[in-house]
Amino acid sequence: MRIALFGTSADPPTTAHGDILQWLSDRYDRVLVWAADNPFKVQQTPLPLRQTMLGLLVQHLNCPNIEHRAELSHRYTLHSVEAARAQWPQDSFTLVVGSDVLPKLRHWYRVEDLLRQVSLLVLQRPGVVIDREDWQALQTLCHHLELANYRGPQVSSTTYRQEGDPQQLLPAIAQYIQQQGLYS
Ligand SMILES: Nc1ncnc2c1ncn2[C@@H]1O[C@H](COP(=O)(O)OP(=O)(O)OP(=O)(O)O)[C@@H](O)[C@H]1O
Ligand SMILES: O=C(O)c1ccc[n+]([C@@H]2O[C@H](COP(=O)([O-])O)[C@@H](O)[C@H]2O)c1
Repeated sequence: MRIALFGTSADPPTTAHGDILQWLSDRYDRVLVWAADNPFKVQQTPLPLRQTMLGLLVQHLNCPNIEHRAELSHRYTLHSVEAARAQWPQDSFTLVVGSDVLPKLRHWYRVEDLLRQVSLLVLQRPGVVIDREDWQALQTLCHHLELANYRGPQVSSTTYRQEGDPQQLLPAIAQYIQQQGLYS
């Protein structure tokens, strides 16, 4: 079984996260998604609220092979991957990241150990040019590295936090944000 792993800050989850999950669900047997703290980011919304929002997104997508797996949440992706491998030891795993993550990826916790255990799939992000040196450095670390034939929409959690455009979110998530008084 081919399993895609997608960790996100989900602060908040946007229509881009939904688009990515749907795209992955057409190409992998299972797509496991979780919300986690990002050790490079400060002042994130409390994790339980982000997990609730991600749950709303996954529920809305209603795809049997997209699973919200909160038990995989960890600030270090190595631990998320090891937890997934322990649960499904027979399966092969692809870690999915957007191209904006590449400059920092080689500074992730025990990145060599991480990239030994997964294939890495990179999604192109509008406005992000992949640096040749970042790519070459990753090639030496990854046993399988692939640039996806996919370009995400021009949507980001940061833009939502700064501009508050509800069009970038699922209505149920916009409503939850309003109820909880988040990002105001
Ligand atoms: N529009 C997009 N296109 C391609 N990849 C994306 C897009 N949005 C998010 N991703 C990728 O999905 C993963 C989770 O993204 P994340 O939750 O940080 O969203 P974000 O919009 O980048 O948030 P922020 O703006 O707060 O950094 C990351 O690997 C990121 O690169
Ligand atoms: O393992 C690390 O060192 C590491 C460093 C930065 C980010 N991550 C993870 O990467 C995922 C995506 O983070 P983000 O903020 O880009 O959505 C999320 O699961 C984070 O926990 C993990």
